[in-house]
Amino acid sequence: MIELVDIAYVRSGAADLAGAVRFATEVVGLEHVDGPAGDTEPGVAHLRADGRHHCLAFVEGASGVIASAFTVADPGALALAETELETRGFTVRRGDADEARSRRVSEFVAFDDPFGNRIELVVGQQTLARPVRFGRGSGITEFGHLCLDAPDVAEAHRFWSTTFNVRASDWIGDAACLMRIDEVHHKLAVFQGERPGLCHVNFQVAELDDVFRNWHHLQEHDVVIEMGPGRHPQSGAVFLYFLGPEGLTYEYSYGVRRITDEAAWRPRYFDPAERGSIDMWLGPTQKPVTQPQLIPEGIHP
Ligand SMILES: O=C/C=C/C(C(=O)O)=C(/O)C(=O)O
Ligand SMILES: [Fe+2]
Repeated sequence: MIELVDIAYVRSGAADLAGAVRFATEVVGLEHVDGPAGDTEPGVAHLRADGRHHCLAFVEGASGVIASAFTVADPGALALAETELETRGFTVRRGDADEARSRRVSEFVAFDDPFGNRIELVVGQQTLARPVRFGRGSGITEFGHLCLDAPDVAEAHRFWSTTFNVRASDWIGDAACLMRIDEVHHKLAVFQGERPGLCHVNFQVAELDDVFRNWHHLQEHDVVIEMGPGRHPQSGAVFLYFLGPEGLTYEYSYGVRRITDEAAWRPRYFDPAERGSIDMWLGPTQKPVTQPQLIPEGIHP
């Protein structure tokens, strides 16, 4: 069993790097770490939401998710994870020094999950001591979760829960499984989708008011609101999904549940056909929850 400590980052291709960065900073509110004074790396932009050096990296090239990353405790744990994955039949690749530098980690390994989602396990993710210089006052407090797509959610849960210390917190029929690696209700979710891909990235905000202020801000800037504001019955969080450039869906949310009594929690099963199973406020949910940012053909060697 491989112990994940936290989510680390999402790395994504951007055909229009400057446009993706502009949206992430001016609309979403993230910090562009490699500003004029930063140690810039041509063709790569790092976006920050919390203590992590970055939680989103855009790499100039074809649009679409490149990898989703999780931290493990230390180099020993990474070596064990590498062996464990190989024993289970996965092809695991060690990142080289330049790749690790670009990710601001000391070491990492990469493999594809059974559906083709590229996953990276990292150690030594760089922390920045200085406060985040948010691009806008959107109230972001942290990178909250990442959500993948897979054609078979039950099978995806089986993979994640038997390979890693990942537990199901709640199910939405066979449409989604929300999973935790610590007290937070979910830091990883898998939604049913025809192809592997990234469903969305989530940023927690400090106050309920931030969700609504951001909603107005997004509307004023003609951003496509995919769903919300609404309230998920699973985590109890008030949410707002919106579409950024390069097909990347972002989510702001406030008030995610923490599961503090691990032994007492039993996953619940919601029926996706029940009105209110996605949004307790019964807002329109015609827009599919999943508009995955697909993995471009041939991106993985
Ligand atoms: O469709 C249900 C989504 C649930 C949640 C939640 O309970 O917070 C999400 O964040 C999500 O996966 O988007
Ligand atoms: Fe979410």
